[in-house]
Order: sequence, then C-alpha cells, then structure tokens
Amino acid sequence: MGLKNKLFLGTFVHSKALDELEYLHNAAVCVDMSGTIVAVEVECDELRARETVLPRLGWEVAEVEVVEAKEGQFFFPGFIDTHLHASQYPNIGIFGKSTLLDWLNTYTFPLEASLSDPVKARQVYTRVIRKTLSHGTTCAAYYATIDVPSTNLLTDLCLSHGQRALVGRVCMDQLSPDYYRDASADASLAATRASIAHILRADPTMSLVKPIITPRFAPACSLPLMRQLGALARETSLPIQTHISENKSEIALVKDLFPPSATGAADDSYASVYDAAGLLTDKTVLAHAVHLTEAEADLVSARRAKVSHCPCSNSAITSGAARVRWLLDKGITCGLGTDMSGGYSPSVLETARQAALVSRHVVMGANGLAPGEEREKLSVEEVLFLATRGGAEVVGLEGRVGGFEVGMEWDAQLVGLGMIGEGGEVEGEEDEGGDVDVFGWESWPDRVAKWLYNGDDRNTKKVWVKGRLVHQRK
Ligand SMILES: O=c1[nH]c(=O)c2nc[nH]c2[nH]1
Repeated sequence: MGLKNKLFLGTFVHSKALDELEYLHNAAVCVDMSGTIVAVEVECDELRARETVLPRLGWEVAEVEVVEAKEGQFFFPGFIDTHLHASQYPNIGIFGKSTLLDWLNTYTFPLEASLSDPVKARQVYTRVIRKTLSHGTTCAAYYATIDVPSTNLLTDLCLSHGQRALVGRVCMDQLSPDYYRDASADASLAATRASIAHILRADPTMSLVKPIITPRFAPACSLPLMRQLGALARETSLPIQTHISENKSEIALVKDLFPPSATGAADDSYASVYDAAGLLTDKTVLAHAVHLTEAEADLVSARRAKVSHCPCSNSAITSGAARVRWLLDKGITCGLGTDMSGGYSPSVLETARQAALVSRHVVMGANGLAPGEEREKLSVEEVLFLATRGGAEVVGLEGRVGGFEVGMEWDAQLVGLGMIGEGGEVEGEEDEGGDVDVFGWESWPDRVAKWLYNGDDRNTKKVWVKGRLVHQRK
C-alpha cells in the first residue's frame, strides 16, 4: 500500500482499444493512498496540478509525493503475465530440441519436484518475483507445484514483494512420475483446498493475491479429479487455469485417454473433455490453444473461456503457431503468457514481440497451414493491448488494472528510452536506454514500436503495484 497520495506527471501511454494506444502528454494522474487512480488530467503541469487538482481532491500539497516522467520517459500500464510456472524459472532457456511430452519428463517434473525443499523454493520464488517485477510484470498467473507448503510460500512472497498474483497449486494424479504425482483425486482436492485456505487467510479480501484452481492438463488428471475441480470452481466461484491443445502428441493422448464413452461429451475433442468436467467457465484461462479446431474454438467462445497466448514457448518447444487473429475473431479474449520455462524469457515485452513475429509466421504459412491473410498480423498496438488490457480481462481484473482511468488501480511502469544527443551519446545522467536509441525526431508511435522491438528491463525504470513502488532500477 502506498503511504502517501501520489501525483504522477508527464506522458502516459495506454490501450484504448485493441488497435489503439492513447497518448496523454503533459498529463497528471493522481493516485490515493489505497493505490486507486482518483484523477486523470490532461494539459496539466505541476503548477496547475498543485493549484487546482490537488485542492479539489482535498490533498495537502506538501504531503503529496510527486513522480515525474522525464524527457524520453513515459508511464505505461504494468504487464500481465497470464501464464507462467514460477517453479520452472531456473530452467529458462534449457529445453534443447525437446517437445512438450519429453520436455516435461526430462526437464520439468524433476525440477518441480525438487521445490518441496523449502530453502530452494524460497530461493527460486523470491527470484522469479523480483525478476518479473523488474521486467514490468505487475500481475502474474502462477503455477506453483503439487507441494502445499511451498505453494503457500509463493503466496507469502508475492504479498511481501507486492506483486499481484493468481497462485495455483498444481493438480496431477495420473500419467506423471511416481515421485511427482498426487496420491489420488481426493488427495489432490484436499491439498488444493488447503492452498486456497492459506491464500484467503493471508489476503482475506484478495486485494493482491487470489487462488486459482489448477488442473495441470487433461493427460495428467483423472476424470474424477477434473470433475471434482470443476465442482470446486462452481462452489467457490474461483478461476481455473490449465493447458489446452499445445502439441499434437498431447492432443492424440487426450483422445486416447478420454473417449466420449467415458466423459459423456458429444465428441473426443480436448475442449469437450474440459467442458464435460465443468472446467470450461468464463473464468478459465486456457494456455496455448495452438491447434484448436473450429468447433473447439466455438465452444471456448460460447463458454467465454479465455486464452493465454504463449508464443515464446510455442516456438521454443516446437508446439506450433497459434492463430490469435482467428481466436479474436471468434470473440475469445486473449492475453499473453511468458510460460516460463517452456518459454525462455521472463519478459512480457519479449512475449509481445514474439506474438507480433509469430503472427507474421501465420501469414507466411507456418503451422502446416496454408499462408494466412495479411490481417492475421498483429500490430504493435495489438500486442501491447494483449499484454495489458487483454491480460487483465483474461485474469478477471478488467476495469481494475491495465489502463489509466479513474477508479482503476495504479499498476504501472515508468519506461525510459535512450535519448541520443547531437554527439551521438545517450543524454542524461543515469539514463541507460539499453538498445532503444531515440533521436528525437521519431513520432510517439514510432518510439513505442522501438521499445517493443528492442526494449528490455534496462528500460523499466520503476514499477508500482496498487500504488506501491515495488521495483526501481539502480
Ligand atoms: O508449456 C507447458 N508447460 C507445462 O509445465 C505443462 N504441463 C502440461 N502442459 C504443459 N505445457
């Protein structure tokens, strides 16, 4: 919680619509002690803010903390990572030539199992929170592991570091190694209830951390477990996260494991298996969705389930190129997921960049598809929408975070680009611009495009969640 009322001054950039960024220059945003935006004023310098806006709010001018974006800097909403495995962070970049099912057995399950060691869990979870915050991720939908104490620790660390999060204890009671599997569907449900109870004790109003029911994916969950988790979601109104149609061998496995005669579904599609178990709700976050059929996409859309697009992971472990425009055209809400460590990067900016590039591969005919249409390309504006407002909708935080509007919470990052002086050097004292060199003649949309394609954590100068400063670049 921020201890002071705050006045932010300068340029603010945020999404107004899927394909439109709004640029507010010479603007003032007032954030109260609870972290809520209470005023957004344009054409408002510090003097005007002090003379008119602060008195109108009844704020003591001397008590207000002022944060100003300098030349070359702008405020941008914090990123929302709609899908990542906190427990897999030490493995980012380590995937060799594997594909999903062998990758899970070779790299992933052994690491996740090892995090039942509390010392190791603290080390890894502390680092993943600090690292993602440093890249501007103000909200993360985390998968932890099957272990309840270390999942609880992840919750506690999110709260102490101030990162907004959905935390899911992973459920898996079949087709996983003996050393890393729930003993039964009942045991999995009981452990899930225990981790939910911990979160509700730690953050009773779910102001920062929320539980999320997490059946790992259909192959690793028995039908009784999926049905019990579906019932739990109905009972608690909590969100659900899982994986869907990431890889072709995985899809074949699901067809084998869950025939309609067992599920009672009308067909053997992956989406129908989840639907029959009550797992396809308007609060379900489906990661990947690379190979959905037309009928599955229609079902996902009808249930108003959401999709987390994970382009870094889909390329790294050779899963395929998801057709985001097609999903959006179906009316499906999409956000972005780094999907560490199938994904190799902790950065949502990198993920947005890869979303833009993968959409071009869709146009060029990747994924065994005929070349797509030009309009399948995602623009800079569109991928940044997915990274912020789209992500907010995916995790059920629309209207609360993802933009700069009165009533929303201040989850934001201060972005700084390298302003190049006449001598060809970066201007300003500490101002490292990383790989983003701005010469001064670029339009604002061009500056943002340069940030998207060349930016990294060197450009993320400060990060706030709910008004609290949670990261500052040294
Ligand atoms: O990218 C992925 N990462 C995982 O950990 C996982 N588990 C099931 N399916 C998965 N896909």
